[in-house]
Amino acid sequence: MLVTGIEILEKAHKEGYAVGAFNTSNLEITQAIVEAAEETKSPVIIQVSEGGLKYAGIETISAIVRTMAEKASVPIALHLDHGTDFNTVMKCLRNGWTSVMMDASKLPLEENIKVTKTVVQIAHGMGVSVEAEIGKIGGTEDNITVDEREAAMTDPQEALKFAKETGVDYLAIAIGTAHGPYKGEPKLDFDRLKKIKEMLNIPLVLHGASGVPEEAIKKAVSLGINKINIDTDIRQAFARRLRDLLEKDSEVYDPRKILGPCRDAMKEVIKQKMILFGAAGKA
Ligand SMILES: O=C(COP(=O)(O)O)N(O)CCCCO
Ligand code: NA
Ligand SMILES: [Zn+2]
Repeated sequence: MLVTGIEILEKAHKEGYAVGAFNTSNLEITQAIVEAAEETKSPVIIQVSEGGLKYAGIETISAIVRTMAEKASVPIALHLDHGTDFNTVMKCLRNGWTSVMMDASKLPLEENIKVTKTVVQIAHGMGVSVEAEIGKIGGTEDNITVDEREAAMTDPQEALKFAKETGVDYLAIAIGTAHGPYKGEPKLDFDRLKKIKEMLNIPLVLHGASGVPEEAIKKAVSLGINKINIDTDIRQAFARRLRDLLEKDSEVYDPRKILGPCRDAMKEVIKQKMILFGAAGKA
C-alpha cells in the first residue's frame, strides 16, 4: 500500500531498524524493488532523483510507482530524492508523492532553514513528510557533485537548530559517506552519529550507502540510522548482469529477455540490503 515516508520511518525509529530507499528511473528497477519488498516482507521507500524525473518524465514514473505501490501488500512510500529546485518539489507534491527531500544543503544554514521550513509547512498541509540535509555528502552522481574537500560533516548543534526550526520529519546527515563508488574504504564518524541521534531523536538518513561495508552499515543502524539510500549498487548489479548475458548470448534481441534477467539481478541485491538493514519481516 502507498503510505507516507514518516509512517514507515517513525516505526523504524521506534524499533531501531533501517528501511532501504532505492532509486528508480524505469519499469524494471521499480519492479525489482517492489518484488524484493514483497518477498522479504519489508517496508520500502522508492525514490526518484531530479535526474530520474528528467529521464522518465514525472507523470510517467509517478504513475508506474504509485500503481505498483497501491497494489503491493507491503508499505511503500514514493520519495523525491535530492529535490534541489523548489518548483520540482511542488510538482512532485502535485503528482501524489508521499515524501519529498528539500535538499538546500548547498545554501548557507539560515537559507537552508528558510526554504526547508516553507516546504515542510506546504507538505505537511498535504499530509506529506519531508527530508532535508545538513552538512555536505561528498561524491559525484548525476547532478550531485560535491568536491571531497568541500564535503563537510554535519555539526550536531547546527543539526539540532535546523530540526527544531524547520520541523523536518527526517534528516540526512554527513558522517563520511559519499555518492557513487568509493575509491578507498569510507570511514564513518559513529561518535558524531550517536551524538546527533541523542540530541535530535528523529529518524536519520544515510546517503551514499552503496559500497559501505556491511559491518559499518549494521553499526550505523544500531546508532540510529533509519533510512538508507542505495543507487550505485543497483546500477552496478544491472550492468554486471547485462554484460554477462550479452557475452554469453550474442543472438538475443528481445528486450524482455535482456531486461528481465537484469531485473532479477537487481532484485537479489535489494533483498540482501533489506535483510542487512533489519527491514525484512517488518511490513
Ligand atoms: O545517497 C544516494 C545513493 O548513494 P550511492 O551512490 O552510494 O548509492 N542517493 O541519494 C542516490 C543519488 C542519486 C542521484 O542521481
Ligand atoms: Na556510495
Ligand atoms: Zn543522496
